[in-house]
Amino acid sequence: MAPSSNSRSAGAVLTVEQMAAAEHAAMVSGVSEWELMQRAGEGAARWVARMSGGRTVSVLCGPGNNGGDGYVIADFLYRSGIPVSVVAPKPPATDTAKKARETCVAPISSDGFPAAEVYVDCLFGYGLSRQVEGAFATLLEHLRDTTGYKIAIDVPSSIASDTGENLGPSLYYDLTIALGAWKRAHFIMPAMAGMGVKRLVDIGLDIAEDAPVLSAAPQIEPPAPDSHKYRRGLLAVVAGEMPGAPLLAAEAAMRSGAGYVKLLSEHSHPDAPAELVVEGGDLAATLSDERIAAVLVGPGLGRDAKARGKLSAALDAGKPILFDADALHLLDPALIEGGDTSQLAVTPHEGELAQLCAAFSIEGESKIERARALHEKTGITVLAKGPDSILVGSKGVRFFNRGPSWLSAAGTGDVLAGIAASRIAVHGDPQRALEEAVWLHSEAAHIAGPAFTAGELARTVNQALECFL
Ligand SMILES: NC(=O)C1=CN([C@@H]2O[C@H](COP(=O)(O)OP(=O)(O)OC[C@H]3O[C@@H](n4cnc5c(N)ncnc54)[C@H](OP(=O)(O)O)[C@@H]3O)[C@@H](O)[C@H]2O)[C@@H](O)CC1
Ligand SMILES: Nc1ncnc2c1ncn2[C@@H]1O[C@H](COP(=O)(O)OP(=O)(O)O)[C@@H](O)[C@H]1O
Ligand SMILES: [K+]
Repeated sequence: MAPSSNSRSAGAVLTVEQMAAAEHAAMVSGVSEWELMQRAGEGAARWVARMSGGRTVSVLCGPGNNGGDGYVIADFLYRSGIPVSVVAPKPPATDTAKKARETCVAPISSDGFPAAEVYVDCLFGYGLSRQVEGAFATLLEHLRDTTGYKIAIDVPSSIASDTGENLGPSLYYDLTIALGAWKRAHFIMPAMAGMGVKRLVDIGLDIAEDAPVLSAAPQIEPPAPDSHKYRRGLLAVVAGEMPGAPLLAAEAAMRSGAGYVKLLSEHSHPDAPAELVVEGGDLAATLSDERIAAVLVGPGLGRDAKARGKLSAALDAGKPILFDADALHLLDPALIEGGDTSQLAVTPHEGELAQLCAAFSIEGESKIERARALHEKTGITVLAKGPDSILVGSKGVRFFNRGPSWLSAAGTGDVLAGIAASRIAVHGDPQRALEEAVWLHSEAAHIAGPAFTAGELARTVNQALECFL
């Protein structure tokens, strides 16, 4: 019953089509659908047993294989001596689910909503194809209104797996147990916000290595014993019209690993910390310093002709560049033409992504499609940030767990940009840097506690670094 040892499903985030293909491949290789359902159901049942701790359990079963999993779970719990019953408004429609129901020894009813302390939702999984109505909707409304502990099996039953769209009563779960691989909905807003703690049950699927994956915590190297400030990375932050944003970014960058951070500005910055070198003069000449390992341009830049000139100067320097904020409103195909875009990265929020897509004539139905198309068309590494950040670069697509919602404060994007640019200055790999930045930003927010300011967040990043050393 144990999954095969060559399972490569850990971390993959799949569409329904990819999931069905992986299951089909397993069956072609000789593992029956029944066997897969046993692995999925038993794996999930072990979690349910652990979480229920002897409390009464009710399993809601739908007509497809998600319902089939439900019968396997109920059977396992019943045989383990846990008080469990099943509600199934409709009989199973697939052969495998029928077999699961036939072998289930737990009591089954077709109507009502039994009082229980723990509820396991197996009405629909990734096969949900339309609005949930009738008896199924009524069950989900009851579930929404109970105070019991709620567990979703594979995906919550009113959530469309690929889009995260809500196709029925919207409710919050305490635990969501994904089967075989993560689905996109697990990491897309608003769906991911209602799933509670998420766990993955391995059922031994062999999944293509280039599939999108859930980002794993980075391992950050301390400076080498023979490091000096330049070898650790010199980051140039290009300032513009508004002084606050680049200062915030620089504050974060100084605490993210770069050995030296300079603010390139024609203004004086009396509020700048003593450790931050502020340098005026001709930007193109300053950026020609070969010791500069990376450039950050965009926070507080402005969007006028002068700002565009600075963007141009940064690009002409031929160094790795992170573009954020105002720079994302200025970037266009003409600016990057002929350059090495593999060293360029962007960190747009939804609005900035829309702006970039317009500038580069890109269409896409969802955030992931738009981010992927932007990367494919330009070669630029893209972090489409937000509560559900998605990173697309030459190493593929990365999804992330949600960071603290306290990050929804003005200036936190400048902090993220500072962290990411600092990491680029350290090792020169934009995708790795952006992935590290999302983790550091999120961890810094945990450390900063509630209602922090962007400045406080920036000054917490070095403590966050400690978690990844
Ligand atoms: N395949 C495998 O190897 C494994 C799969 N596994 C499990 O199977 C799940 C996927 O199973 P699935 O494809 O059978 O789909 P599922 O989510 O149960 O629902 C489809 C059923 O519901 C129906 N239906 C849809 N929408 C509806 C609506 N709004 N209102 C009413 N009915 C609606 C639809 O009927 P139809 O559209 O034909 O009318 C069909 O009968 C997956 O999430 C995982 O839990 C694991 O056991 C591991 C092995
Ligand atoms: N609700 C939220 N939950 C988690 N992270 C969030 C949330 N809202 C915003 N963030 C994060 O906070 C940052 C906000 O950046 P941005 O929108 O550029 O703000 P600003 O322009 O004010 O700096 C991004 O890194 C984003 O991922
Ligand atoms: K479900």
